[in-house]
Amino acid sequence: RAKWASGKLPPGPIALPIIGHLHLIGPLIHHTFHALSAKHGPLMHLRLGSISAIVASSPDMAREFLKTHELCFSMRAGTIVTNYVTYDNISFAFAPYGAYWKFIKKISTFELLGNRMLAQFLPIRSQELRSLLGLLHEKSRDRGRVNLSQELLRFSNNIICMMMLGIRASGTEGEAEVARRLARDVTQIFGEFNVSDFVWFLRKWDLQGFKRRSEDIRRRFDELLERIVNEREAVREEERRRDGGKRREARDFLDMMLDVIEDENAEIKLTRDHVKALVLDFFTAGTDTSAASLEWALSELINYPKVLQKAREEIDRVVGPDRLVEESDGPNLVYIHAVIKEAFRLHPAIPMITRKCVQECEIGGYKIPENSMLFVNMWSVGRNPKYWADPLEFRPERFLDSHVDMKGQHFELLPFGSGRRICAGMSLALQELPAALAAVIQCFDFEVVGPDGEVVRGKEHPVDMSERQGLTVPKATDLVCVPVARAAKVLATLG
Ligand code: HEM
Repeated sequence: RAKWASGKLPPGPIALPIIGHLHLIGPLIHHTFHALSAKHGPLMHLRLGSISAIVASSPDMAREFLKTHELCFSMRAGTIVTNYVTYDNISFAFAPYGAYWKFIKKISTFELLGNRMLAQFLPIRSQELRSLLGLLHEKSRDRGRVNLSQELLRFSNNIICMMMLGIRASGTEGEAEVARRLARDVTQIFGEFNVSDFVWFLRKWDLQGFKRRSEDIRRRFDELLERIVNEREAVREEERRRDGGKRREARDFLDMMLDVIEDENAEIKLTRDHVKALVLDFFTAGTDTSAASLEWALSELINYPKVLQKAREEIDRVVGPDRLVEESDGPNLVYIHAVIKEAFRLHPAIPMITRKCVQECEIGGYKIPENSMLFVNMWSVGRNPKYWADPLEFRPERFLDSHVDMKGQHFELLPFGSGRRICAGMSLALQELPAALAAVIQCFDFEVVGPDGEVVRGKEHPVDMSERQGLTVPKATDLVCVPVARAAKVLATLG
């Protein structure tokens, strides 16, 4: 429970006895906080049951918490569900800031998600992109419909699955398919509000069924990973026997982690549970976020045909009519990068950066109590007219002459967070997303299919932009379209 600070807490609405402000929390928590901070200011205190919550909703406040007082907020705020699902907080994202987290950060920065591995996995990303475009091409031949939300999820999950475990979705019930469903279940449950986290005397009750759901997720995940790890160990053993005891070169994350488990001199002793927790982390952190970001960016482009046109003109100018856009074109696709930034401004896949205060401090003249939860509401910052002209307009031009990047130093745009706990997959995402978005719009136009199953015509913004709740926030309704092929020569190169 929060230790109440002696000084003045930041302002906030009047609290009710026991529940505090819990009654104000709606399903889309970042919307609730956005509305409340419009009344109470960019630094706000709420009492969620017995827990203190601090909500920061301005670039200045984001800087104060994530940079100036970074070490006080170097931990993530775990919950009953995250503790359980992440094998008692031994995943990367939920591990306390300390020796274990630093060890994993080092491996992931320099090995798993480092430049060498990203280059090594480039053929996989290209292959997955081509396979997505191939499917859209196939459908376009007889005006078939495609659930783009599902296909983008499959695309990003296949990339992560190949990088982590060397598997990809082949059939409907394949292991990667099971992993994909699990990834979404995890990000959804991690972002839901469990009253038992906040009202201490409800801790032992499972009023909303969170315990049951998290047990089900952990069991399904554990079964899947046990199977995969056992198979891999058998293959490694077999290869070692064949090669006279020589260790095979690591081909993916799982190989690297199994090497660390076997290494007697490793800095940190890892167990199988560590490996499972880390795989879970990368699955969940890397699948939904990338897919949702592509889904939002594409939806905005469909809703803003002039922007789409301009993006295509750039692709046609830079890449020409004969070949598919590639990741190496990235630096020359300035407008596409502005489109990605604009999409992140309005739709940060993780709308709030959540941390926990590990040491009481003073910010903006107010006491921030130890153990309070911190929510930096980047969704709110992105829609605030104080920082952005006409914030609800999708206008990538605003980034063309701007120095703002997404790497955690410009506090008005933090889609990947900031500081030591910044997203571990940022480089991967920044390489993969612009190329994938550009390739999809280079090759296809899209006719939107509405909820009633009819092609939507004559509507100014045909794609519904409402959000689904969760730690990552995808569209509430899937983006379903009829793809219409446009770059015949490029499509012919796909085979
Ligand atoms: C568009 C794609 C992505 C977005 C928008 C995104 C966003 C974020 C954000 C906002 C955070 C929290 C940062 C903070 O607290 O300051 C985070 C953390 C993290 N992300 Fe990503 N992410 C993306 C893709 C990925 C990918 C592809 C991976 C891995 C393959 C990944 C792995 C992680 C991990 C492990 C953490 C936790 C880091 C830590 O606690 O130290 N993310 N991400």
